[in-house]
Amino acid sequence: MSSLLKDAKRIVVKVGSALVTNDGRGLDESAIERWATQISALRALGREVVLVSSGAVAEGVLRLGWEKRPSRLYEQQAAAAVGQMGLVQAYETHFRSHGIGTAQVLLTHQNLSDREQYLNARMTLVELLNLGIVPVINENDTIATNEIKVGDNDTLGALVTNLIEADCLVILTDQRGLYTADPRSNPDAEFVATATAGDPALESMAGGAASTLSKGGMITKILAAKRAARSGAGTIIASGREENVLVRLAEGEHIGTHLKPAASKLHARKQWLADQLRSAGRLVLDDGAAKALFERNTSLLPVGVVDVEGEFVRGELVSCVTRSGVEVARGLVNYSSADAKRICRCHTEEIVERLGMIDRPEIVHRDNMVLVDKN
Ligand SMILES: Nc1ncnc2c1ncn2[C@@H]1O[C@H](COP(=O)(O)OP(=O)(O)O)[C@@H](O)[C@H]1O
Ligand SMILES: N[C@@H](CCC(=O)OP(=O)(O)O)C(=O)O
Repeated sequence: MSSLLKDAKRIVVKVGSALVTNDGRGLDESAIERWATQISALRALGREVVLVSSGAVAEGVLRLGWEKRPSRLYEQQAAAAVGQMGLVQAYETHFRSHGIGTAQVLLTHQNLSDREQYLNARMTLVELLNLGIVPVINENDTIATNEIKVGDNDTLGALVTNLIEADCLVILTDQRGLYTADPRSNPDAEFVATATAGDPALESMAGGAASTLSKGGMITKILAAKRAARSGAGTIIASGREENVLVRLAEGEHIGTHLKPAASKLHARKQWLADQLRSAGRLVLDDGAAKALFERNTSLLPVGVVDVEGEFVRGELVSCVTRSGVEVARGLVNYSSADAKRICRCHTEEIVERLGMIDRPEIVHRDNMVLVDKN
């Protein structure tokens, strides 16, 4: 099988603490320089890349002159705050030498579970990618108490993959990939080159973290692949010590463990939509629009919408109903309720007149819509 990265346009790359630090003793500048060079090469190939990088605590521990990673949460948080400065400074410097700007994005679990913050984070990240910037993401360790923590950057990488609907998550670590058992304690363990993300057999192969520096181990990588597959993304777990690994993967070489999603991106998105119980508002359709959705599987245009109910922001889930209130479809809306109200019954060319701009001609795109079963 050729690499899952070969045709991936939008990519999330996660590098673990071991790969950006000198065995946990501060940042490895030359390693960061190599990541910046490889990711710049991916950008030159037309790929969009979001980087999830660990290393803040390790760098903070060094800068504070401490012997080892502290056990108290507030000390770890202080170390993360100090170390994050060095981490983003190093990325900014090395990407800048390739003419690429970076942006720091610090997230917590809470940001991603709150609908409005989730949508804002998504729009900001997509905008940064449009601007040619490489977002450098880490957990906001300084404010993340146990209750609101993602906890490890493998999971954070998967959440970001879902958030921006990336095509592929690449988790780079200190092992070649997944083995049938932890290779550090089982010399007979066999390498797994390809598998399906979410296969329960993988979970029993994977163990925890090897060092005090890292958080997750292999199990969080396997669970991250399962989560990434929910939005149709494949996951590659590979060694970050492999020469030019990202570029070779993008060129189609099969390096590391490739975990394929069971469903395509479009199918996964439609399944996710179908599973959502709560919609933020309703678009009332005329008969022609309702018929077009069902018979021709078209997108919904503003001209077919006669009324807008409820308050919603762009990107939220709305219900599409007939005049008599029967739900025919649900989908992610391209306009806020305020704008939707102003453009209902409008032909495409009138949208600019009403709003001063046109974002998308359709109010709900067919790829972001599921029809509700007529029975
Ligand atoms: N089945 C397995 N296959 C490969 N590595 C495993 C497995 N089970 C546990 N591990 C351990 O997971 C470690 C990688 O995870 P971790 O130390 O958290 O790295 P990172 O900092 O890159 O996230 C490996 O060094 C290895 O010892
Ligand atoms: N947010 C922490 C990283 C936590 C983490 O998941 O580490 P790792 O298992 O090495 O990816 C830091 O920057 O130190």
